[in-house]
Amino acid sequence: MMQAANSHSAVTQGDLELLDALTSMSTSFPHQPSYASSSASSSSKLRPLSTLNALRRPPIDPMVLAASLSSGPHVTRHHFHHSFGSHAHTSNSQQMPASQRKAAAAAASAADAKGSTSAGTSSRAQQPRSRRPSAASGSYANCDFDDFDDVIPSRNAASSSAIEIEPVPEVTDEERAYYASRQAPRSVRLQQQKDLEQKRAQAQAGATRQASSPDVTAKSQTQPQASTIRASDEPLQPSLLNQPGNQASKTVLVPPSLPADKIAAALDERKAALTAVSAPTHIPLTPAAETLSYMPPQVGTPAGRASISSIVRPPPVRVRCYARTRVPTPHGEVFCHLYKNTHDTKEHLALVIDPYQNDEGSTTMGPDGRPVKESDAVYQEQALRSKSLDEVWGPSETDMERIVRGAYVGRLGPSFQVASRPLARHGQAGGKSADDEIAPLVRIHSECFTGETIGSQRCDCGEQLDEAIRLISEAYVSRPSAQPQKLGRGVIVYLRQEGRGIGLLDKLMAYNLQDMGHDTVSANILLGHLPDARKYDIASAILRDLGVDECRLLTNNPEKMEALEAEGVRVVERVGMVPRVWKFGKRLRRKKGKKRTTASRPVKMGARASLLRQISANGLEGSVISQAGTESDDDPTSAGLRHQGEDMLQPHDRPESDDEDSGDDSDDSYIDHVLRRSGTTMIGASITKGPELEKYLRTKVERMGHLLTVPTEEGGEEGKEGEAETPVSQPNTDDEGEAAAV
Ligand SMILES: Nc1nc2c(ncn2[C@@H]2O[C@H](COP(=O)(O)OP(=O)(O)OP(=O)(O)O)[C@@H](O)[C@H]2O)c(=O)[nH]1
Repeated sequence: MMQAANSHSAVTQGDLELLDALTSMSTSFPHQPSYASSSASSSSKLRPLSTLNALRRPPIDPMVLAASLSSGPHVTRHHFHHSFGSHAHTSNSQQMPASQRKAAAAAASAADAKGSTSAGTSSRAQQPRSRRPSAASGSYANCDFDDFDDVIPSRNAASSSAIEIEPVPEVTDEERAYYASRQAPRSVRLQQQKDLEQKRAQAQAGATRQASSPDVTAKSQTQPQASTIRASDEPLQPSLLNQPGNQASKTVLVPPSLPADKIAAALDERKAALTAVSAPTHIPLTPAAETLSYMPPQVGTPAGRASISSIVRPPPVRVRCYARTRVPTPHGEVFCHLYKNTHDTKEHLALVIDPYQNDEGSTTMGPDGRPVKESDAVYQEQALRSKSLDEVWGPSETDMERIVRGAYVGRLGPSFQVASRPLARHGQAGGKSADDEIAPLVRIHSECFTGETIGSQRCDCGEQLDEAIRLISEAYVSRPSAQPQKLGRGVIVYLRQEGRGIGLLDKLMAYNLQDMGHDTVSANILLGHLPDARKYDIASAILRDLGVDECRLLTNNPEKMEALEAEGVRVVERVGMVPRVWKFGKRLRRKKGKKRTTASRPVKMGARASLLRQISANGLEGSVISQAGTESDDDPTSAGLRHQGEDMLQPHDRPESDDEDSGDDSDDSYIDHVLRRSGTTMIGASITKGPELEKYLRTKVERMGHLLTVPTEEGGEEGKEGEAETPVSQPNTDDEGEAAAV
């Protein structure tokens, strides 16, 4: 404390403010009045005040501050941007102030001299001990280095003479952890700032002088365009320009009065800075700089609208679709759109299922040399196309560049490559949809590495993604007033917010807590998170970019509906997302006996070969579970089996006769794998089930307010979901053919 007191001067106003902020966390922070007050007024109806306060983050992490203060007197409140590291990480001695360099050099030579005279003493005494090795490394670790030595001369003297120090294992400077600061001492920063301001003032004065001289006036008249070029010292607004990959396009306006040579210098400076931008972030097809500043206003969050998903409200999010491509899936064709945005650096996706974009007429040319499709009224009104993708990104962008990033019409082929034009309705604010148009079916899906890749049964995410693509792709019976039959049409917004927004690392830790007895909600809380930390503002912006102002939302989660509504996307109907195991559980149990006789009996070679033949004989149509229509499709097991088998077997793997495959046990285990029902969460697969999944699903209903009915022991789950929820309609209408859903 003494040292700390000595290294700091008197208590400043900043100290008092800091103390105030740290001790008044339950109320709003003084420098966040607008966020705090607006969010409190708009969201208090939706969340209790305690939740709002919990969501509010302190501007300075008290833990970081405490760690910095406890680390020693040389770390002041101005210098908490320090971190531990090895010498290898900092070697720029230019960063060290001269006084420190001198002190470090003196310390080193003193240590050398001492080492040469005290041979035979302890190994530690022989070792040139740099008390703070970072000083020698050239980092800013010891900003108060000189003061520090002044403060503790007696301790230095004592350690060098009388006190016997226990020998400790030798640790080299390279191995030793030390403080490395990425921040210059305050005095240096203030000086730099002062220098910069002086430079600016001088430049301005020079510019005014030159501007008044007649020859410069003439020069500037011959170069009017120079005034709209760019400079480097103006602060950038948060925009797509700040996203990785876009840095190369950063542009800032130059004051019109700046002479041409200064502009050239600014451009050179900018160019040099850009070459330093790391290569992996560069995207060759990045939009031209001039057009990046553009972003259609309706893509962003409606100004002034309160969002329940963001308590401390950042500037409205803006999104841009960077690429679109066709992906064939077991459920049909999907257009995968990649989006970037102004709020995070993640690449969020939109999977668009849209029959109007990919049908028979997609490659027919009209007399005007444009695809017939383009003049189709239904296409113009209903095609789910990205406005930001279809825009021309700059005067120099070629049609081929546009086509490669996905801005094409119809189905791309070797001889059919037509760049798209923005839809007429894209130019209108809130385009009018046809009267009988049914709002597209939309699913907001959050990334789940474990569920989607390794078939985790801790959750139903893999199955949900599959089910969502299936439901959206299916033809469905529409409202009575509308056309009787429609093709599946909708969007899955795939958000990269793993583990309900807490990230994969914390989700994995949450799983460990769950193994110790917690459920998914309490595990999140123990790790310092909300039960659900997700946001839906980016999803809404993506939907709006695709022209989806209203939708039927596939979810059981009331928060998702509220969030979309708050962000300006109207939810006209909720469509339940029922876990397959709850939806088809009864039927599954009925079939269980049959299944057991097949699965538990050792598979005989002959049976196996016939099974494989059966698998190989089925065509693609039959393999797609959602489109299955035969009697055996009532049983999700056989549907899944057939599909999986087809996926995994290569023609050359298929046995010609029963005799050929005798004696190969590994093949039997493969068939056992094919026959297994649960855990098959890959796209186009079957039901996910298991005790941990059951616990997870029940937690969502019982503790997170998801709108589902938990099935009873008697198996009364079927039909109940529809009764419990209004309005709910499954686009594939369960009554007509539940079996087709698995
Ligand atoms: N934190 C945490 N996240 C989980 C856990 N299990 C799954 N998740 C994540 O939860 C997300 C899915 O959220 P859910 O609450 O299951 O479903 P939902 O999307 O909110 O609701 P629906 O729209 O009705 O499906 C995915 O991002 C998963 O990675 C868990 O135990 N802890």
